[in-house]
Amino acid sequence: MSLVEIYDAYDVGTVRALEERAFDTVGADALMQRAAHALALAVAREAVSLCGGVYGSTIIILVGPGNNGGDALFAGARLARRGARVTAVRCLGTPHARGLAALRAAGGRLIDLDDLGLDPAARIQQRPAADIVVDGVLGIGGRPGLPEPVALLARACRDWLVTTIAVDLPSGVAADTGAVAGDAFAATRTVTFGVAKPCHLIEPARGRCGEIEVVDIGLDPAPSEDDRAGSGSGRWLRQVQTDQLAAYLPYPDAGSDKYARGVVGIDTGSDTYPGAGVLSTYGAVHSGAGMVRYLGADVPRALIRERLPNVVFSPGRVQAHLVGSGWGDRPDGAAVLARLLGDGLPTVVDADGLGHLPARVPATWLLTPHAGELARLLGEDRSWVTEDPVRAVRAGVEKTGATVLLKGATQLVCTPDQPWIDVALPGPAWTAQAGSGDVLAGICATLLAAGVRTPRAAAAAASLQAYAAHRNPGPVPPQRLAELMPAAIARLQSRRTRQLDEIRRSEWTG
Ligand SMILES: NC(=O)C1=CN([C@@H]2O[C@H](COP(=O)(O)OP(=O)(O)OC[C@H]3O[C@@H](n4cnc5c(N)ncnc54)[C@H](OP(=O)(O)O)[C@@H]3O)[C@@H](O)[C@H]2O)[C@@H](O)CC1
Ligand SMILES: Nc1ncnc2c1ncn2[C@@H]1O[C@H](COP(=O)(O)OP(=O)(O)O)[C@@H](O)[C@H]1O
Ligand SMILES: [K+]
Repeated sequence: MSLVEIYDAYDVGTVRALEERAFDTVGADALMQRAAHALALAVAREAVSLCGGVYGSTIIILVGPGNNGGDALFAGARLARRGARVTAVRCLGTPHARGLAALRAAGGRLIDLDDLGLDPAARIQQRPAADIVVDGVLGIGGRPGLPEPVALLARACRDWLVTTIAVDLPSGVAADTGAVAGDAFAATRTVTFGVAKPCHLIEPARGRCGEIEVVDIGLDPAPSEDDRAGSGSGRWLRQVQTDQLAAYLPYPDAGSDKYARGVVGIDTGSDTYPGAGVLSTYGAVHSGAGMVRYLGADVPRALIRERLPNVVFSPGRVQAHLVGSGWGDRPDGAAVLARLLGDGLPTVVDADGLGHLPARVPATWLLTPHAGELARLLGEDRSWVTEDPVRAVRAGVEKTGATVLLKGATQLVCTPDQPWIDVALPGPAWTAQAGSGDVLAGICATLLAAGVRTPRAAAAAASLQAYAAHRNPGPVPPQRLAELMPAAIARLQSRRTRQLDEIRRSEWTG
């Protein structure tokens, strides 16, 4: 059994299709035993680090009515055989019969949730008396939200920072959307089986998963088109990895000049909101544009002239446009966008520009809304976007024809005719500040001007900003973070050089 790097995630329907195929070849029991084995190993590792060993450790197994509880009970049996004191707690419905029999045969016992003595009226609950809690209440068959008093127990574990290992996913989160309605468990570690699910990549559920381990239990890790189609929603998410980011960025070579590296034309900011013009230009300049032409309003123009002497202010040829950030209420917005449409160049439309879009635009155009802006574009409430961001970003693409980068804690890139959705590297929450989006729009435009394909440019730009922010933690203002981008790019370039050296070496050695 090997660990696989978290990379692709599929919806529950697709996972069920994979499961069916594996049942036919390996059998349902074998799958559950493999899951239980991997889970027991993860709990044992935690017991070794917390208690010095499995023997004598106190483990509570929370069980619901389904196979998620079955996995947890069989894992509990394995741990009990190694000398752990294992108590299963019946949280919902009737526990998996064979799992419970195995646990009892190994010396474990079952109690009811009521026996834990949680008091709904108490402001502070007692600490659940365990070194480790295993959350096997609900898995991929779970509906989001937890009934009380399971929710009370989830809060108690969270408040007391009890080491919690989630089986497949933290109970209470929505597997397919990443939404967390009401209470959910907050795991220290999540052990998931075969492939990751959307909740492992999308906030706020992602933040409830802790460290994520995807263990190979014999499911096909690459679902076919039929597997995906059968699920109805066919969600396929691909998490950008740092190595990919390093490979996606454009690096100049000896043959490069400023034009070959790409000229960005920027019309952002306004006399009312000049900062957006300055920040998007900072983003473009510091992510490696060959040249930046700023073509926006007078006040931002004067500020940029003072701060960035390398920016030019005359119209001329460009390889990509950036418009919209900080426009405010711009009367000629629609005319500007209509003119750019005629140019046929890749174009980033951010913020206020999104209110002036032509009915259809090409997929080389990149829209960069946050949740509120996407909601407005779609005529929906903001909550419609946040409760299912994958559905929303797809709707944005369908409505406009463009590539859409939905910004926020999880940044999703969706483009027409590509079955998966890219998930950018996640950034630290410090990046959630006014101006981050402006800088990001500038980075997107630079990558487009360098000739990077639109969806890849969007995923790389968002990932690059997150990567730079991780390397410079704390409340770094967006303009300063832009200035730290060159060092981040240099690190990624070294990483890319090492990757290429390794590829060459492995080709050389056969
Ligand atoms: N995929 C694989 O290959 C493998 C999967 N495996 C494991 O199986 C797990 C999936 O098992 P599962 O299908 O039995 O579903 P699971 O989540 O345990 O429980 C569903 C039950 O809970 C109930 N219920 C739901 N929501 C509720 C709520 N909010 N409040 C109250 N009740 C609620 C629901 O009731 P119903 O919807 O029927 O009313 C139903 O009775 C998976 O996560 C993994 O751990 C492994 O063994 C190895 C191979
Ligand atoms: N929870 C979060 N964690 C990390 N980064 C975030 C989070 N929320 C927002 N961001 C960052 O903020 C950006 C969104 O900025 P946006 O709201 O468009 O700002 P502005 O329009 O003021 O520039 C995202 O692209 C992302 O970089
Ligand atoms: K669970």
